[in-house]
Amino acid sequence: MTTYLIKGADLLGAGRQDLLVTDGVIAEVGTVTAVDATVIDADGLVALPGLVDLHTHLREPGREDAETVATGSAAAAAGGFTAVLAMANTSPVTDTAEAAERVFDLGRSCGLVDVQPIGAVSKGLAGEELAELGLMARSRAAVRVFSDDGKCVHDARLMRRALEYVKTFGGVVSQHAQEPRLADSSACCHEGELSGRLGLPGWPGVAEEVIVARDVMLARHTGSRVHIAHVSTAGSVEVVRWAKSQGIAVTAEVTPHHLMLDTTRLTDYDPTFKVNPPLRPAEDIAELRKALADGTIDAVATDHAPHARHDKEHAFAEAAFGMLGLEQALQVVNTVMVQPGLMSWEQVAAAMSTTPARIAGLTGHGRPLALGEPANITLIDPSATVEVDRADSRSLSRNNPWHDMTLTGRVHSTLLRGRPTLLDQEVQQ
Ligand SMILES: NC(=O)N[C@@H](CC(=O)O)C(=O)O
Ligand SMILES: [Zn+2]
Ligand SMILES: [Zn+2]
Repeated sequence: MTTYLIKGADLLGAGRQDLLVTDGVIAEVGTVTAVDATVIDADGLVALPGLVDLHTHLREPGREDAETVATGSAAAAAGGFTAVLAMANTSPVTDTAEAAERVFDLGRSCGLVDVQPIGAVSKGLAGEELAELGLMARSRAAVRVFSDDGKCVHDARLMRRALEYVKTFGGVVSQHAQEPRLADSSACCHEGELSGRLGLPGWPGVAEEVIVARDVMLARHTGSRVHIAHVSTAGSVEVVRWAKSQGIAVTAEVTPHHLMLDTTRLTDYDPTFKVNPPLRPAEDIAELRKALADGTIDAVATDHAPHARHDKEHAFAEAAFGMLGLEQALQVVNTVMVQPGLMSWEQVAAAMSTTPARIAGLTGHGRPLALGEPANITLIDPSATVEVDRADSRSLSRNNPWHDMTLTGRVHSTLLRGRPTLLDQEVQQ
């Protein structure tokens, strides 16, 4: 295995340091000279522990026209990720041990990022019967995160049972919080003054908030862990803040798009901006940023949701929900949080690596960049400005909401257990 010498990276608290990487681990930190190693010049780059995404849609099996494990893994490596949690809403659904092992193995054979399957809460995401949670947990894939994402576990009784079950092996339920009775099936955006003006049916923020409120109470009752996927409203933040103050075991994630893009993007009826939960008003965005900065929101997760052209390029009301996220996530966080001084790089390391790894129980990720630790490393040039072009994406899909926008920061290299998966912006297949 090649030995790499990362020269002069900004190592957060420790200032400028060299990192010697050999046999998959960090073998030396400090001033390293005269070794037989391939040098990665990291002058001006910030070194972060490899990023971990709690919420990725890889679409394989079933929708390989939108994304495959291979293309999604390449997008992940390009975005600085060393591990992604793959959502269960594939076809077939990841609701058995065999299905989970298949996704796990596909990820390992690609080798660009550790793909950790998320198991469905209910069989077929139908919301009726619990899936084989225990078998998935005991499988080779060692599933710890369960979600019906795309759908809400709206039956309170099923949610209670799921929380009780995952508690027995230290798992967590990641909830797509959306009360179906408050979110009409024809709704396609945030319900508010703008949706009225645009003539688009919307659903209100409270559809999310009532489920967040219910689920933190179920977490308290069961003594189990609940994770709130893609939190998007100020009201949800309020509930999570209160629940944490009560010692309830709740964690929450926010997406890059909900941190940056507001409802005004919808004025051209561009279906690229159709997503679930919907883009929200600027006041919600301000609260989400504050909550991420003060730790009420624990993690940034992409909800990378690739869609093929024939599903996405329709009139707004008919287009599929979802947008890409893996390649721009760190740039967006840099642009809207770090550069304006709302967040330090230490906090970014926590929100995009350490904490998501802990939530998902991934012990080999989210480790400090220190002697003897696995060499999962992301190098970012924090001051480069980049004009995003959706044609450059490593994803198979082109529903990139940052197309034509200028973002600050460029992921330079990613190392997975000492092997570069991205080197000077080139994915290393
Ligand atoms: N976020 C989305 O708009 N879509 C996701 C499902 C989901 O995350 O709820 C998808 O699978 O396409
Ligand atoms: Zn969702
Ligand atoms: Zn999702």
